[in-house]
This record gives sequence, structure tokens and C-alpha cells, in this order.
Amino acid sequence: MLTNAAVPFRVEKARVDEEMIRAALQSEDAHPRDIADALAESKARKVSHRNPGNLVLGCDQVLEFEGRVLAKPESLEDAREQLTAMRGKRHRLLSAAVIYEDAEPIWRHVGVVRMQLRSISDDYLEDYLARNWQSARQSVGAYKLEEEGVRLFERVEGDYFTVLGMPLLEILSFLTVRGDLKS
Ligand SMILES: Nc1nc2c(ncn2[C@H]2C[C@H](O)[C@@H](COP(=O)(O)OP(=O)(O)OP(=O)(O)O)O2)c(=O)[nH]1
Repeated sequence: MLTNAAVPFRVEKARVDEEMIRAALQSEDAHPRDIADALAESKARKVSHRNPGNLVLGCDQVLEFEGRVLAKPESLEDAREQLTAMRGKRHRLLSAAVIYEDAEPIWRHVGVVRMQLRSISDDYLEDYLARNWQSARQSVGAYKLEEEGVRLFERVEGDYFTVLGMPLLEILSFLTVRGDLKS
């Protein structure tokens, strides 16, 4: 997404134990928004300590369905089960972004999108997964809105980029206002 926006960046793996952070927060009944924010912050903070003088952007996305935070389906069977449970109903995608500079948080935003799934048939779900699992497995909801996943939806209420994984418009606005990006 940053490449498409002609924003120069490099990727550095944060290597944080996301499962441990997520489990700890869920055991305290943390709100999905706070879980996404904490995961994004943990990545940005860890990389920022190693990169003084640089802006470090950490992101994370969670899917909330009926009060539960779902993890990425690990198998086609998990994806079938998850999409079958969610069809005809609404879920939310929450994408958090946190920017650190010199080991201090200087900006954060959590984008929220409401997704209304169609009551897709078993047959179409099977065809969809057969065609799309290899790509959709990278996504927390087992769909990519910019691909065939769009056919799963009746309505999408919110920002397109937040669905794809990060609140890009808000990030670009912050960097532009700060003068890091020309406009
Ligand atoms: N291209 C695309 N990606 C999507 C869509 N919906 C969700 N995603 C992606 C955005 C996130 O990268 C990913 C789910 O976030 P996660 O944080 O679970 O996985 P990710 O591998 O991105 O990062 P992480 O494991 O947290 O370091 O799903 C979509 O419609 N299109």
C-alpha cells in the first residue's frame, strides 16, 4: 500500500509474541480496538528502539465477530467454518497504526469498518474457497475485498484501506502535515 502511494519505506520484522499479547489482553476482556492498538504499538516500539532518528510505523488488524476477536484461519477448513458462521451477519475489521520516533509514540489511529456478509450458499462458498484460498489465507477474514472476496459482501461501511490492513489515508495525512511527505 505504501509502495503504491510512492512512500519510501523499508520493512523490519518486529518479532513480538503477538499470540501472547493478544491472549493476555483477551483474558482481561480488552476491547478489540485496544488489542489491535497494543499489537501495532508493540511492533513499532520494538523496531523504534533499534532505529533512532527514524519514524517507525507498526500496524495490526483484528476481526471482531459477535464480541469475539477471531484469528486468521489456519486451514481451508477453518476458513469454511469461519465464513459459514459469519454469513448473513455483520462483523468488524479494526486496523490499528502506531508511529514511533526515538522510542516514543507520536501518533496512533484505529480504523473501523463494518462488513455485512451475504447469506452465501454452501456451493458458492466451496467454489470461492477452491479458487481463492491460496490468496485469501493471508487475510484475517479469509477474503480480499479487491479480489473475488468482494462478492461475499452486501455492504461495507468504512474506509477501503482500513479493510486492506491499515488506515492509509490517516497515515498519509499525518506525514503530510508534519512535512515528511510533500503535497
Ligand atoms: N489485501 C487484503 N488484505 C486484507 C484484507 N482483509 C484483511 N487483510 C489483511 C490485512 C492484514 O495484513 C491481515 C490480517 O492482519 P494480521 O495482523 O492478522 O496479519 P499480518 O500477517 O498482516 O500481520 P502480523 O501477522 O500481525 O505481523 O489481513 C483484504 O480485503 N485485502
